[in-house]
Amino acid sequence: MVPVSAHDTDEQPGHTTDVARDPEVRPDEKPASRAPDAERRSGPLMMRRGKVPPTTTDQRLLDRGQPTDWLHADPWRVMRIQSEFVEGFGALAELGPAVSVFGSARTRAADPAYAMGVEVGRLLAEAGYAVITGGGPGAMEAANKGALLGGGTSVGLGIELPFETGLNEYVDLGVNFRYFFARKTMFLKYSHGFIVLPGGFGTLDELFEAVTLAQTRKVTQFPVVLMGTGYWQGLMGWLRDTALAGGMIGEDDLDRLQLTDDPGEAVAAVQAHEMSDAAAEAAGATGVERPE
Ligand SMILES: C/C(=C\CNc1ncnc2c1ncn2[C@@H]1O[C@H](COP(=O)(O)O)[C@@H](O)[C@H]1O)CO
Repeated sequence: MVPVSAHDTDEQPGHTTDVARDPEVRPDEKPASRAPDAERRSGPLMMRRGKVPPTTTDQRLLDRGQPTDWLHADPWRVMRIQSEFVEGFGALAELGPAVSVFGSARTRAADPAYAMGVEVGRLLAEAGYAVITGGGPGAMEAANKGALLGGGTSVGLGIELPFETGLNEYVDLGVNFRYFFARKTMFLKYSHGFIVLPGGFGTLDELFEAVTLAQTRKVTQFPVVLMGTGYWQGLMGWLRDTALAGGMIGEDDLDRLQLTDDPGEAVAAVQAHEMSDAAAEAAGATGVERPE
């Protein structure tokens, strides 16, 4: 008899036409042996006679002639997604206090927002924070450059895009992701605060992801500082006059966003928040976990 439980094995013992039904076994393969005394062990399984597959698991693993459609199937994608989390957690777990700086990939070096990004990166590094960016060009590059100038850890979480740009030259620790959602988890899990420079859809997406998780208390309350009053005032006005006035957000949601042009003030806001967190912890307040 063949045991019913088939955990941790890719053998398919439950079928009488098992050889043909095993997705790993090519239909043209003949059974290894149908001899009455044939027997195969595979992990916890024991197979005899017609249940013996024609090849071993190792042979199938090493066989170069197999079809490759599984490469594009969801179960395989799940493995790749899992590996992104494993690599990301492995690379960042011991980073120490870090702040994410978001901002446009299109900011040019001559733009005042670029200089602001460099200064913010530098001051964060000098204050002991690792600087995490998307690792791309523009504002991301500026913040990474500043982190390097300030003698801090300069991290880039890159993303595979159709128009490949690669990690900017100021990234010292880079992790490249295929999936936006895995990458976003890293920003949120390892950041003690967010500083947001002028940006487009990507920046807005990252900003509102952070704010939503704070609003729904999925993460510890962290500071979100918008840098560039001229750039953000329109959005802030709309949030206040339309979203808040319409009851779609609360006063405290709006208060979560701080606005400044001064890099020193932005970094001080992160530090002040850390200190109030530490004081609350000392007083025994229970925080909300960062995302697992
Ligand atoms: C557009 C160009 C390159 C894009 N390369 C990027 N590399 C890494 N991260 C990126 C890139 N583009 C967007 N991001 C992420 O979104 C935010 C910026 O998006 P925005 O729409 O430009 O505001 C940024 O924080 C990244 O995390 C070639 O110029």
